[in-house]
Amino acid sequence: MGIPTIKHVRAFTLRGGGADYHDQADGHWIDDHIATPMSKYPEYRQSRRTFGINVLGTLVVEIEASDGTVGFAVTTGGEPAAYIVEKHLARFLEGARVTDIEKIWDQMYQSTLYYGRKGIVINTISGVDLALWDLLGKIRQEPVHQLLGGAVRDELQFYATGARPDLAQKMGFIGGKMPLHHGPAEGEEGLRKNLEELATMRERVGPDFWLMLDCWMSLDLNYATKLAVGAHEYGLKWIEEALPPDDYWGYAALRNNVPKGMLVTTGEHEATRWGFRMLLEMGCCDIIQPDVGWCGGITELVKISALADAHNALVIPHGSSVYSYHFVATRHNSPFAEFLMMAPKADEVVPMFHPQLLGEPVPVNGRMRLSALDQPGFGVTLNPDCQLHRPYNR
Ligand SMILES: C[C@H](O)[C@H](O)CC(=O)C(=O)O
Ligand SMILES: [Mg+2]
Repeated sequence: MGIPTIKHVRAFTLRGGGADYHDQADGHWIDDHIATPMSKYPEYRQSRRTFGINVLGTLVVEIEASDGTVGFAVTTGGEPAAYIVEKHLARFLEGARVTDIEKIWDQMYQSTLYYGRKGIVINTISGVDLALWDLLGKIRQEPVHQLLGGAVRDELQFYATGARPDLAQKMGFIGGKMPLHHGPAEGEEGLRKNLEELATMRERVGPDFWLMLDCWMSLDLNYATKLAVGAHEYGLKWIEEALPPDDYWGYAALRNNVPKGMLVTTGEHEATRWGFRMLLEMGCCDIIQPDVGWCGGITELVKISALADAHNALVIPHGSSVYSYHFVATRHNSPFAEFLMMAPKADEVVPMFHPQLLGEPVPVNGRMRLSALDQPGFGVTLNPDCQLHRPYNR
């Protein structure tokens, strides 16, 4: 029997959490006065949704093969991404063999260079790429981690991101990453409050539990340096995404400025091997954090990861649920993974892309057995209760 070909590509949008994990209702820790590049405007300081952090929503890409098998993936991108899939990228898939993943990636990337390279276009390419891997896994009846060359460990270990590292510790995670709440516009008082929050959390979790701060691109070099120096006495393990993603020079300087032993991490808003090459060659960070749904998908992440390995940098993907789990299982330089606490009070473990996927595994005692990832493809299905909308039906 020949290799199946791709018959049809469809793009849908979906609201309410899931792959656009900032698309949450009122009262969620993820939208509670978190420092951002927009915090200098007081009217956009309290809620990230006020400046439009959830404006895109989720993109669902579905790819149907000639043998009737359907692969799919979700990422952030919503309606503009659906337009790009249906009006532009679908032409490179329909009629191609399901194994043509490398060629399709190249055609998607090269053909969008004149308006793409990063941001929503790469999110979209990532979504298509992940759906292709899901399809291939389903056709071959193998989980994606096996298609990638096989797992290097039987169990994944997780740190938790959320407002309550103290609760994450009780749930068995190896560390807790908190959002930074006050940016430079809130002055010395804000800096003091940031350090007090860290000190309180250190008090609660004891000396050995990892504590990290996620600054979501909100700081400048001077503030980030002061924060890192002040946080050292509370054993801050890493300072994350302190500066805007384009400030490679600032990151290189920050890495020199932080106290010895403290790590600098970034990359969740970086994309492709070329973006990560800048971070790695300029010595910007110790850990890169590509988001599998935003950096170019699995096809590109394999290349990014090899580059990082040669620079002695760890690859700890940002969020991205099953797409990250299947990848992390296969890499020596990804010794642990992130789990984003999506419960509104960060007080229980719920699937990261809840409610959009069914069969989405979660860590138990901060760990996940490889056997939780043994279903074909990425091992998840779309929740039929979620309302799909196809804005650019062909
Ligand atoms: C908590 C952060 O502001 C953001 O919402 C998530 C993130 O950057 C991360 O998980 O890393
Ligand atoms: Mg982050």
